[in-house]
Formats: sequence, C-alpha cells, structure tokens
Amino acid sequence: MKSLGNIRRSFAPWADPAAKPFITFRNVTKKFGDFTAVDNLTLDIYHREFFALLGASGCGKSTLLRMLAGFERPTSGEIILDGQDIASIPPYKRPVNMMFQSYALFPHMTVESNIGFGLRQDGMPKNEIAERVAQMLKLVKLEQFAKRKPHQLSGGQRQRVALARSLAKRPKVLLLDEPLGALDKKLREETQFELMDLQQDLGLTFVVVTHDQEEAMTMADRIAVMSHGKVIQVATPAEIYEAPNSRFVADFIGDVNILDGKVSASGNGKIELVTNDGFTVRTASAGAPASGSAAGFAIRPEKLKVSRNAPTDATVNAAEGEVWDIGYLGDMTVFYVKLGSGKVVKASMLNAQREVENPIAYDEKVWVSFGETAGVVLKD
Ligand SMILES: Nc1ncnc2c1ncn2[C@@H]1O[C@H](COP(=O)(O)OP(=O)(O)OP(=O)(O)O)[C@@H](O)[C@H]1O
Repeated sequence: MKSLGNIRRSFAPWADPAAKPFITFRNVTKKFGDFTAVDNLTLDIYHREFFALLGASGCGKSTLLRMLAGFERPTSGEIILDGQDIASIPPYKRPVNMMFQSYALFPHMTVESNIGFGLRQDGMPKNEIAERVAQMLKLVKLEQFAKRKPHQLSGGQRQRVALARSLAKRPKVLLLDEPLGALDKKLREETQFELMDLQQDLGLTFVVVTHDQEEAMTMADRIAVMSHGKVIQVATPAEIYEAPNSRFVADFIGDVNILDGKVSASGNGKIELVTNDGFTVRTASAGAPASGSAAGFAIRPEKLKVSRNAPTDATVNAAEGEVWDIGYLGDMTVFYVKLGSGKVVKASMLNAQREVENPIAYDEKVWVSFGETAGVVLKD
C-alpha cells in the first residue's frame, strides 16, 4: 500500500474546472435491436484516474467498456479519448487495452510468450520484445515464472500474467472487466492493492467494471453507479456511501435504513421530517425539499446508536423501540430494533471492549438515536 499517501488524497481533477477530461462519453446510446443497453449517457474520466463502473448484472457496464475498447460501436453519441473522437479508430489502433475476466491466456505458450504476444503481432523487433517482456515480468513480480505454462501457475499468478500482457503494449488506458473475478476472497483483496500500486506507478488511467461494491470502494478514485443503461451517480467512494443522491444508490451501496415520511419544516439548511412511523427526524439537508413534500431519510446502521437510557443531548434524534433480534458478529453486534410503529431498523455497534457485562438483550426496551448529520434526505 506504499503509494496510498497524501498524493492520492489530493488527486481530484474532476473538482478542478480547468482540468480537461481524458475520456468523454457524450450522449452515448447503444441499442441491440430495440433494446437500449446504454441510454444517452454522458460521463467524464480523467487522466490517471482509477475509475469504476458499478452496477447490477445487465445494467450496461460491459457494453460501455466494449465501446471504449472499440468492440462495439455506439448507436449514437460520441466517445472522445485524449481530445480525439475515436468512433472511426479500429480497436487495435486505440491507445486502449482490455483485460478480460477469463484472462484468455494461451495454454500452450509460456508466461513470457503470452506477455509478448501482442508485441509480436505488432512486428516489434525481437530484442525490444525481450526487453519489454523482462520489464513486465519484473513489474508483476513473475521473473522466476517466465518459462512456465499457465496451468503451472496459481490463479493469482495467471491474473498477473494477463495484467502484464495487457500492459505490455503500454496502453494509455487499461480497461478491466471484472479483473479479480476468478480469485478467492483473500487473494482478491491482496491483488486489489497490487493493482492500485501498479496503476499509480505507471501513471495510467484504469477503467474497471465490477459488480463487487467493496472492490470498487477499495480501489477507485471515483465510482459511477449504473442502472438500466444510465449513470445514477458519479462520485468518490465516500460520497457515494455518505451522500447518496437517490434511493437507488443508498440502497445499492452498503446497508441502509430508509424511513419514509413528509417534510414538516424546512429552512436554513435544516429540515424536520415526520416519518410514517411517527418518528420526528431533525436533520441537516442542503437544498432541502419544501415543507409538505414527501421525502425519505436514509441512515446507515453504524450511525444508529442503541442505548438503554434516553439520550440527554437535545440535538440528538431518538425513538423508543424494542430489541427484535441480535446478531453477534464478534467485532460488532447488529441490533434489529422494532420501533413503536412496527418498523424494524438495523443498528450495528462496534464491540470495542472485550468484556461486556450485562449486554443489551432480546425484547429489551431501548432507545435508538443519531445526530443531526448522521443521515441524508432523499428527495425522490
Ligand atoms: N450483443 C448483444 N446483443 C443483444 N443484447 C446484448 C448484447 N450485448 C449485451 N446485450 C444486453 O445489453 C444489456 C447490458 O449488457 P452488459 O453486458 O453491458 O451488462 P453488464 O452490466 O456488464 O452485466 P454483467 O455484470 O452481467 O456483465 C444486457 O441486458 C445484455 O443482455
């Protein structure tokens, strides 16, 4: 994790009005017959960004990637790469390379000939190929495996060969379609950090497709959450999680409690919402909806506190309930608390102390509370 320092924290070209996007999808639509896989989508991706496309199966993320790679043509709209409309450029001439989920290594070729394959296709001189392949082997730490065949490697090593092969031609953009899909959980997690290091060391732009939200949250500078061929929100992982722009995103990413209700007072960046459960929620909300309008309130389980006594702080929102279910997970305990109305909310609390004397138990009367900035108002 060497490169995840301050440099990365200040990397935010999307927030700089003077920064020019490296890749732009402008009003891109892709139809298969009368089915719309990508729907009038506009999106900017910046140079050196690690960008993730996240969404449920069939939402159009691979189609978007394949259009960038040149395997599919948009039905309408433009794709601009480094200032150039790439519609008429064939895949092999684009400064883009794609790494597939299946890796597609040639089984009869050694690791080094797999890595050098694209370079031989391009007619690169032999000595240069050898030099480049050696560089790539070093990069992915597979020098001692150069002469092996793919079946003599572990899943993680095969993944690194595929990565080396897609990087060998030095593309400006690497597209990765579920790159870690074939790895087990532990190896996946390790490889996520390797990928991030590699991307930073090489100064490349990565666009990765995944349906694994944890993976997207870990690796990406920004995430585009997609649904039915549209981008619903593009933001940093923290913004996506803490400030989802819609019910869809709040629900799609992580665990969430959504309380529906009506705005009873609104102004000065704050609103009061009476939920259908009869719970009055006072919360900060920029661009708050008007009094009388319907709204939802989304709050993550870890932002809810469960206690025996009513909180005394007047700025805190609190409601009484009864412990309906408890899940003890070791590091944390998950409480399902049934509010007066019958609505069950989920609260997760870290078990920071090892011994808990007299822990909160089933059927106990408890208070659920949270602060003014703990959740977000959903206007849709
Ligand atoms: N060549 C094709 N012909 C017809 N329909 C297609 C074609 N390719 C993709 N589709 C459809 O377009 C939609 C989007 O497909 P796409 O592969 O982009 O989804 P995805 O979000 O990548 O899903 P997954 O995570 O399952 O790969 C799907 O409903 C799919 O069936």
